[in-house]
Amino acid sequence: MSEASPVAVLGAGAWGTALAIQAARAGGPVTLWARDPARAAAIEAERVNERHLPRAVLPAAVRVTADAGEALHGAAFALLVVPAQHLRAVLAAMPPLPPAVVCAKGVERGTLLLPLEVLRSLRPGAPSAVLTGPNFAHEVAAGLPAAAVVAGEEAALRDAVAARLATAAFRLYGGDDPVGAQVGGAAKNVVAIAAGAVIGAGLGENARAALVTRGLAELSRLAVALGGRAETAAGLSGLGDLLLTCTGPSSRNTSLGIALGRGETLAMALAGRSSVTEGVATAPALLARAAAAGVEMPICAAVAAVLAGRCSVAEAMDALLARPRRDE
Ligand SMILES: NC(=O)c1ccc[n+]([C@@H]2O[C@H](COP(=O)([O-])OP(=O)(O)OC[C@H]3O[C@@H](n4cnc5c(N)ncnc54)[C@H](O)[C@@H]3O)[C@@H](O)[C@H]2O)c1
Ligand SMILES: O=P(O)(O)OC[C@H](O)CO
Repeated sequence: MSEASPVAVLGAGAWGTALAIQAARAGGPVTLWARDPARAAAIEAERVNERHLPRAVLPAAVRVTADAGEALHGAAFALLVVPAQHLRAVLAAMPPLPPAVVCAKGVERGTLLLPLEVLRSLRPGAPSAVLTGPNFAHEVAAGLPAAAVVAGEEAALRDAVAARLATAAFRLYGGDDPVGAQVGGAAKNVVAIAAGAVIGAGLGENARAALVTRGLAELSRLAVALGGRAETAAGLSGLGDLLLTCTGPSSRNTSLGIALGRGETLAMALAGRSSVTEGVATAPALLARAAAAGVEMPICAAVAAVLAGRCSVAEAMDALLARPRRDE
């Protein structure tokens, strides 16, 4: 795989569009697959994804298509940038894939699988990796400095992906713990809802710092229970993404939490959103996966309870504070 190899990006949301721009900036042709033919044609003609990433212009090296076969033709690898709850359906309708890199952050409802596990359940034995970390799409698209991790068992694949996508401003680290990296990416979306909720409810920044720190402890425990490593949780995919996602309303998960904290119902908070807020579907799925692994995740449980309308943010916080005292 050379640095100028063609790359296919499947999914033309904000992150898929930003990654297509980044892959073109790094050099070489890119095809961006959008599932809606009309939208694909509009992005291709206007060179802007008005719906999901309105301020970023697509370089000439990016071709947009709704034809998956055309998008994948000759690609050295594919970036799968479809939301976690839609990954299975999109993959099921895809022709054979080249090596694939999953970029979604979540846990699938029902099966309780992480995104790479979904891919492997449909395409057993396919070379695969994950790309994750603290990355807001609009900043990566703008070429602002950022770092992420490409994690997978196959060193050759993760090195090739990192070499093909990296630029001076986009620093890619390799990692051999895709489980730990995915647990971080999925759980940070849930913890971000908690972080936003306490801010929205006026419970203060001390409360947010406590939740984010103890949220890191929760995701670290789950990563280890699922076969990952605790130090992965302290890296870009865990602590790094918590720092980015939990600190302000630029995050969709945090902004949803803020709305819930202000007293909105989930339906009110989601109304009018055209972008995905992964923590909503992931919270109960993550909790069920943790329970099956014998791991307690009280903060994620509190988020799931608030999302389900079983308690208010203040009540959830009171319940967390009333838990038996323990050592850190
Ligand atoms: N936006 C970011 O800054 C960012 C950064 C890193 C990772 N991610 C992750 O990338 C993934 C994609 O998020 P995004 O921000 O690009 O999405 P988005 O909110 O910008 O767009 C929604 C996407 O979902 C797709 N979609 C909606 N309904 C669908 C369906 N029924 N079947 C198939 N696809 C459907 C849309 O086509 C679109 O691509 C998520 O897992 C997210 O957590 C996002
Ligand atoms: O806007 P969010 O909360 O979906 O977060 C986007 C990215 O995952 C941040 O790394």
